[in-house]
Amino acid sequence: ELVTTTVKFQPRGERLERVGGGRERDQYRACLQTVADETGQEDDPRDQHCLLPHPANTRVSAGLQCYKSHVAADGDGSASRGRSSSTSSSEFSNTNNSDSISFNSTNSSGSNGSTGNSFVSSSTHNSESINVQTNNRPGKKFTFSPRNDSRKRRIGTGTNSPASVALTTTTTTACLEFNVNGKADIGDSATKGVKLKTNSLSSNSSYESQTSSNSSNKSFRNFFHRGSVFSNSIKLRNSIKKSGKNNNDKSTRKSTTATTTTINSGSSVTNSINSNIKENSRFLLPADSVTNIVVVGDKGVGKSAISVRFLTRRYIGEYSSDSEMIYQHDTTVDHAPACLQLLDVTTMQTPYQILNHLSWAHAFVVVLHHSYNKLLPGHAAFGYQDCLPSRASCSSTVPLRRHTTLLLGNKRDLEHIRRVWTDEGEALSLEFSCQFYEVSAAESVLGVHLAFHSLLKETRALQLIRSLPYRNSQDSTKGTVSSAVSKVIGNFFRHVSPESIRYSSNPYVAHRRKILESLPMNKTN
Ligand SMILES: Nc1nc2c(ncn2[C@@H]2O[C@H](COP(=O)(O)OP(=O)(O)OP(=O)(O)O)[C@@H](O)[C@H]2O)c(=O)[nH]1
Repeated sequence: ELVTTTVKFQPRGERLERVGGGRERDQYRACLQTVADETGQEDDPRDQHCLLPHPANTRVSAGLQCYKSHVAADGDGSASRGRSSSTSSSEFSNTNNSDSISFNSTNSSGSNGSTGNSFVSSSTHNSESINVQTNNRPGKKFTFSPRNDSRKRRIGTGTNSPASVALTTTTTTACLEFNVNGKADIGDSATKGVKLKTNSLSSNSSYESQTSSNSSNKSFRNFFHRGSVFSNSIKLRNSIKKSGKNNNDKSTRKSTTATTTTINSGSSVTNSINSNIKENSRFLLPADSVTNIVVVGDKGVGKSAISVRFLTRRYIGEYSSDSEMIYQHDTTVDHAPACLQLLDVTTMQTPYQILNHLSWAHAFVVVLHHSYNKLLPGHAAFGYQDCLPSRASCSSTVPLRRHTTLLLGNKRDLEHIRRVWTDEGEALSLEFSCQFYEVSAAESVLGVHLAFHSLLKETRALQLIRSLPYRNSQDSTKGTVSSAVSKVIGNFFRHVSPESIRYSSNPYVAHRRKILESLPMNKTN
């Protein structure tokens, strides 16, 4: 059986060389076929080649020495150079001076027909490293074309529909990992300081089996991220919906969490923020407190586009509708670090999921679409009414409300099909005491950023207030927002009577007493 997983790897634009022959001919045919596919050329079955380094390229590019060891799926293969390989595996590695690029390709089709091939690649270039893993079925192609320029790196597309793909790229200041099932579409990961990761559980066997069972009629579109100006680190988790199972299934969540890593980029900005924080720590939420935000809305209103725009500053047109995404994102709110988790839900939610979200979330972003005939009270239509605070619930006589809400009118750029006007949105937000913004995820990051940060400020203030000791009393005026706020303020600006200072044994008060007594006014007295 031929190895049909295909890789076209072109660091710094080198071309792949066709050399080889003999026993390896048949084994490497598929690789050449794919190259031929991509270049539009016919593969000549009589002229089978494997990939080996081209001496000239090695020097020029400082990066392409290609060792290939490969054994066909039938176990009748041999290693041509470099590393050993077991049956059903194929490996490419490129090393030159401090640069090294390596590919590992594993073909498991011999033993596991449903999974097909898997291809693993890793590349290290100076201080960078790139790892790629793909699992794709025979006959499909996968292209990986990194440019070894840390400022502009493009990772090509994999179009292996019933496949799973995992990419990992690491640089000294940047790190990204990418796992995608099905269509991988990765654009520029661009600037240094990129921190990104998405996981599609490709390492999770239960997930993989689920994928292979239903991926034939599904194409996942995933996305890639650029480092956010606003954040020091981004953690992303992508949990793909399991067919017939609850998305919030604990084990699914657990496995995604386990494969998630955080990438931090240390910077002077971070340090100065940190020192600020120390000084003002009593005004802040505990460092480990997370703000959970759920993004809800009707189908196609742009929930995913908005979420990704906020997290990555990028706009990507197409997303999978049937996957629920949880993103973890570190940002700063009022110069203090804030960790948030953003849940981009699918439109169809079971009551159980809705309840879960209501208990999990601190804030909701309700995305609306201006082209609707009627501006719905957002998630009310989907069972999220409880997170819409009515005016009454914000009065001072009821206990502190639990959620903050942001109404976000999206697709502002589609003015010509607008049917709901800004003042209607504002009226709705007044009715429900929410914030209201009109944005266009497609056109600009600014509006989205402002809206989210405004929500974050409000939410974290509420979280702070809620974290204060809460007095449970029959008196309905106690324990309200206003009493909690005045308590906070009172702590900072407490009036201290001269008597209490005079007779207090507190060292701090004693110090103040000394100062008071030393004042000329007191001396004359
Ligand atoms: N013109 C325009 N199109 C947008 C905007 N935001 C999103 N879209 C498009 O609207 C479509 C739906 O966007 P998604 O982000 O997938 O919407 P969603 O609410 O997550 O969709 P579901 O997951 O299916 O519920 C996509 O084709 C986007 O490109 C915007 O601001 N302007």
